[in-house]
Amino acid sequence: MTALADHDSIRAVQWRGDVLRLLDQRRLPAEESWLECRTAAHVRDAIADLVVRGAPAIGIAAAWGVVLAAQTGEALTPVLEHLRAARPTAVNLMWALDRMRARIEAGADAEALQREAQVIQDEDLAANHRMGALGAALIDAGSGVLTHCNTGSLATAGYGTALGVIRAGVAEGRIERVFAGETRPWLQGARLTMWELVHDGIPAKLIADSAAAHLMRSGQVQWVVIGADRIAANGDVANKIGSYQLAIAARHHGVKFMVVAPSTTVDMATPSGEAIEIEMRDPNELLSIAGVRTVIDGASAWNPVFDVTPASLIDAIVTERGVIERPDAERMRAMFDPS
Ligand SMILES: CSC[C@H]1O[C@H](OP(=O)(O)O)[C@H](O)[C@@H]1O
Repeated sequence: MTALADHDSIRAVQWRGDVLRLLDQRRLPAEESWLECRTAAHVRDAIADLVVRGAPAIGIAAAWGVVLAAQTGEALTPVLEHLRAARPTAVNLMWALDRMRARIEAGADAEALQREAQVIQDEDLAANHRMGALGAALIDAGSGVLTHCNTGSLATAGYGTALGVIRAGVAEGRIERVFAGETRPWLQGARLTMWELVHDGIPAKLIADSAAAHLMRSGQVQWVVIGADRIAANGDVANKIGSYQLAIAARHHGVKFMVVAPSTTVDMATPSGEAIEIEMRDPNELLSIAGVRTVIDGASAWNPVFDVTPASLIDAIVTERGVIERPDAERMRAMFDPS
């Protein structure tokens, strides 16, 4: 398979000097519509409501939210706290805001903060291309891969993390079969990853989340390749709900398990996955699809939207700094905290 389109043409987060344009991911693939944020509060709401989502993308959007506040002379400390509280699991949000806070405390004005936000965005794009090459190199020619949720241009500054590895692996002729899990309940895989893959001309098959173990047993996939929202100091990984059971099934079937994330997703201050806060979202996201209720009135639901995969079930963590095979606390420290 050869990719036909320009991978970098999808830009979900667009800075326009005094307004942040966000591709409204709640409406894809049916509608490509844009939300214009002119205040930090608009950006905070867009992150909380999943207009923009994906760990790196929400950090980048929050950084631009700080710029909007600085341009209008808002008090920045409450703005930082308001943006930080938008979603709890993806550490990229906190990392980006800490980086902006450091610049504010160093006396940066709106112009300097705008330059910082642009650097954060540009660094993420560069990291994605480097991770694409590093991750693809782990995949033998003729392989099939399964991915989960959306980790592409919609979730990052462009190109993607796990989906970047898939783009690179297809372009290099290493990956012959691509499967994407629908990713209930928000359907990031069905609605977003398939949209990106069709946009790029990369043939892929959507599967029901419940078909994943059967697919692995069929021998059509050699790798599961996913993103991350927070990687703890011992290599445990918080990612979209359903990742953990993919890792269990993959280990059972001898399928390798790769996590792809920029170093801005690594949180060496969090010792293990047990300490990662898992976002709980509105149960109604489970009780209806596309606004159509699918469950009898009076029913309730439990809707954690992330889970934790222990490092012991992960074969490789790929970041722009390099690959950690069979991650553990010592190997994480060697790469991220060598002091
Ligand atoms: C490169 S995106 C990382 C991560 O973010 C997604 O979560 P959400 O769609 O709720 O923001 C998913 O867990 C991806 O793997």
